[in-house]
Amino acid sequence: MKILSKEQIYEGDRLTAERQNVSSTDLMERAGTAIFNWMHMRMQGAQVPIHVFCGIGNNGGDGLVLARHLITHGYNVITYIVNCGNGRSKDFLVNYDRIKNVTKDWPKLLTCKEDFPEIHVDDIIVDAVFGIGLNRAVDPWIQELFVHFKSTGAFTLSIDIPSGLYTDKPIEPESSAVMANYTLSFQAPKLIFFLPETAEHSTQWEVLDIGIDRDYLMSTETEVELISKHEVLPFYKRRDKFSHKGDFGHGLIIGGSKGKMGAVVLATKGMLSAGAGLATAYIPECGYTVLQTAVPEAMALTDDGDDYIEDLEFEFEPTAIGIGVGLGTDPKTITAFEHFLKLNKAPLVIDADALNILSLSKKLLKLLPEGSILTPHPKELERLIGQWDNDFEKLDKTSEFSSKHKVSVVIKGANTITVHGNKKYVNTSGNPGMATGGAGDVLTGVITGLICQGYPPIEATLFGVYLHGRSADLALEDYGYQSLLASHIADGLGEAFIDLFKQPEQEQQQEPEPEKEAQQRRKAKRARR
Ligand SMILES: NC(=O)C1=CN([C@@H]2O[C@H](COP(=O)(O)OP(=O)(O)OC[C@H]3O[C@@H](n4cnc5c(N)ncnc54)[C@H](O)[C@@H]3O)[C@@H](O)[C@H]2O)[C@@H](O)CC1
Ligand SMILES: [K+]
Repeated sequence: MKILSKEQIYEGDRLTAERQNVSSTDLMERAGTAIFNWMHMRMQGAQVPIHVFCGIGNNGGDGLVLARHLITHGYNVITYIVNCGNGRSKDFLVNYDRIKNVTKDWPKLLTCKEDFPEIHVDDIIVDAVFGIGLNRAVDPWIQELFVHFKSTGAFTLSIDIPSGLYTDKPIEPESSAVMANYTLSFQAPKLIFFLPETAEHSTQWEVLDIGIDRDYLMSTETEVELISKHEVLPFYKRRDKFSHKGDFGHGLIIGGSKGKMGAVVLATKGMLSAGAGLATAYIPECGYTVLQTAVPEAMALTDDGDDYIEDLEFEFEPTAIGIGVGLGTDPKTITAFEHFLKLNKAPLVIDADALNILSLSKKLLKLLPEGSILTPHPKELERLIGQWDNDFEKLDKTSEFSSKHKVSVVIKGANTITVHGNKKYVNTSGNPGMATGGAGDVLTGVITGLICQGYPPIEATLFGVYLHGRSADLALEDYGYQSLLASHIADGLGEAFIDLFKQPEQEQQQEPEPEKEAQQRRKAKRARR
């Protein structure tokens, strides 16, 4: 799913009005009605007080449309205008008139703190103060209003985005934006729903279709894309009946040092589970028995070094190489790594200590083959690209790094983001159970295993990141967040592949709720027994 920029959203609105021969007021009517339908379906006329706070732009206009429909359907509605300036938008004014036609309780004007209404914890707040048009710091009294929302403990539903958040830059201070319980966003989710600094403002979200022109949505190239089953399914390569292991590549995992051999075991398992035809692990001597015992399907090549890799020489041409897991940063390993990079021709997936070595010796970046995949967690990323002040700067710097060195960078974390030049791909699978040692090693193996089978590196990465997270989501059913281990992710990869062809994608994108999903699956499983 595409994540449009603010400018693209405005352009989509404009083109839709033009091509469908509707006015912007009609579009606002659609938007407000979509929100109303969503609420009406869930509330079924319940008389809970609903406080609708409207700004004076089009987001406020959406709020007025919603309030009008709620009123005409007999809901208990109190409407407020957060009077934050003079520039009332045309469609706001149209709907300001329309609401006055359906009720004698005209919207209450709020201009300062003293006007704040009392809100009970069981009431509902609808936040239609600012949408994507926020273009300057929020007035202190309105910031206080947002704090007031939160202090009431009432359920807060934000329209389009939580008010006070910019779509393309950070906010300061944090309290200047609404903390929504739920956000109903028009047509496409916003990038801020996925970034660590802003995601908590909209923990749950959903996209409502307001009929933006299909051609425009299809043909518009966006900088950011959301990756879910729908996006990765077309990557899937079917297996021919007469295929043999030679068709699926020979992957090599290079890594390991004394006490860190498990990392290689996990990566090798991940690579095999992703479908590599043959797997070899290149490890220091001390890892030989560990590897051969833990992964009987894999071959082992040992380095001359006992406890860590010192030479890094082998005599076959792997289809793809995953390097760095458990590698260590001994000076001899660093020299061997440099030597290896000078000779290597295979596509690379670079992780963990191989990334740390690159950070220590940045000149080595020049030796990376074009299209290499780097899979840093945030600390490793910081060593590579330097510090950042906020999530937007982090993405910009990573894009710059990616373009400069012609590599793709997988920023691991909740909503892993793969940066490929100017493009950013936000993954939707995965859960906090993955915050466990070794999960990243498995990912390195999975991506390497997919490249082995002929997936272009960027597709292998997006697909691998998705499958890895999905495997962890499915494993929650048996292990929950706390007991999920990296090896469960490798073991469950098959289920993630099978799951690609199960149940159609949900119509509306929603923040995945793996714990809830796992509960439902557990229930279904019990019922089957
Ligand atoms: N453009 C369209 O046709 C549609 C727009 N929609 C809604 O319109 C929203 C965007 O509307 P707008 O562009 O009017 O902008 P908003 O309503 O998001 O922005 C607030 C308005 O207040 C002003 N403003 C910005 N920052 C401010 C601040 N800190 N303090 C006080 N005033 C400030 C802006 O100049 C703008 O006029 C979307 O988020 C969505 O909710 C929907 O109705 C769907 C159709
Ligand atoms: K809003």
